[in-house]
Amino acid sequence: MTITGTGRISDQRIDKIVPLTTPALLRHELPLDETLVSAVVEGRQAVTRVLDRADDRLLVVVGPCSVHDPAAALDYAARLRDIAGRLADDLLVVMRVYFEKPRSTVGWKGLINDPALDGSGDVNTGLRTARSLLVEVLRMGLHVGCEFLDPITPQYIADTVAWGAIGARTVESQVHRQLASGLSMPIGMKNRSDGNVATAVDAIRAASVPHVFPGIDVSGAPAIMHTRGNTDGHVVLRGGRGGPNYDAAAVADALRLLREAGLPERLVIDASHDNSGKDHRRQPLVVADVADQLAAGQRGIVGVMLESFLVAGRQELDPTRELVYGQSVTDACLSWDQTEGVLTKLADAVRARRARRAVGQTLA
Ligand SMILES: O=C[C@H](O)[C@H](O)COP(=O)(O)O
Ligand SMILES: C=C(OP(=O)(O)O)C(=O)O
Repeated sequence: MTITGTGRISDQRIDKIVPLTTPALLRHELPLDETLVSAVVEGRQAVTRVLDRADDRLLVVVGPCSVHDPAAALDYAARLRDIAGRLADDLLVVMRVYFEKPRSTVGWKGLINDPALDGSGDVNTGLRTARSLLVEVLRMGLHVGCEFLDPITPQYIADTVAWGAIGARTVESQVHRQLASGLSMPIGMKNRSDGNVATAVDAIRAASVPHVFPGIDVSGAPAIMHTRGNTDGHVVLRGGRGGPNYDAAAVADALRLLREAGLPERLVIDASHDNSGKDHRRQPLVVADVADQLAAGQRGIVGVMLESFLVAGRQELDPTRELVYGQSVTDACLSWDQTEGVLTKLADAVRARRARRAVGQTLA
């Protein structure tokens, strides 16, 4: 549609505008039944209880860096569901089902933006594929975690999500803090990509209060959103350009920043990204250090994030070659076997922390 008289001054750099399906239509096509609604509510409540330390388990957000092949993601989900069940006394597992990739410069922006992986940008198919996969993963009995990058997409998928993230590149953005203030699930705020943690603490404070801002409603119409504020914010330490921030000293620094801001002293450690230098082989080393901190009684660490898929490492998106099934096309991931080992180690550490606390309580 052209507004009369604006032909030479508007849309000078827009190539084409394609209609987008509405959130209401997509949610009508791919609804959550009552069982799934209850599962999402229970998932969010379970995450909140871990964050509040009313539950002494460890939240583990684990899964591929990005979903590019729904079949492989479901294959992964089936394995994760089994081990999540086996370790459920110690770990609250949430599957990373990430569809939106923030890029440092340019690169594939994720399955919602480009489901065909070829730059054709069929967002309608991307949203449908993403929601359909989310519903399947919920049906399998797993909780789901996503990063929210585009301020419009939550209306299409957020009803399925138990844990959300605001990423390192957007944690300073007012738009994303406002968005977080209205999201229905707990939100992890990553430290900034240069390593600054204070910005994530600021983000938690900003998102915890009500905001008013323009958005879209479920019918897709422009709407003024009046949010209530999200009090389930927490920091995610992911390292930064200067190096990692998962060790005991970095954890103590981050907890101090939270304390000084009058916020709950709790955080999640991302074993990937700049905590591993994006080398998947370093994630188990990060986990070993975190496990030692847990076993030593550190209660400020309430969760861990892992990037893991079926096959170790990563591959380039190369249209001339067939992709390796179950291997990341964004950041390098742990293999399935490595993931099992790492999850078992974390469960052991949680048991050690629990035992230590029980002894402390007995002595007291
Ligand atoms: O998690 C994935 C990546 O780290 C993030 O999308 C940034 O990737 P890039 O620096 O390769 O663009
Ligand atoms: C992009 C991600 O992380 P970060 O924002 O920490 O780079 C991610 O977890 O996929």
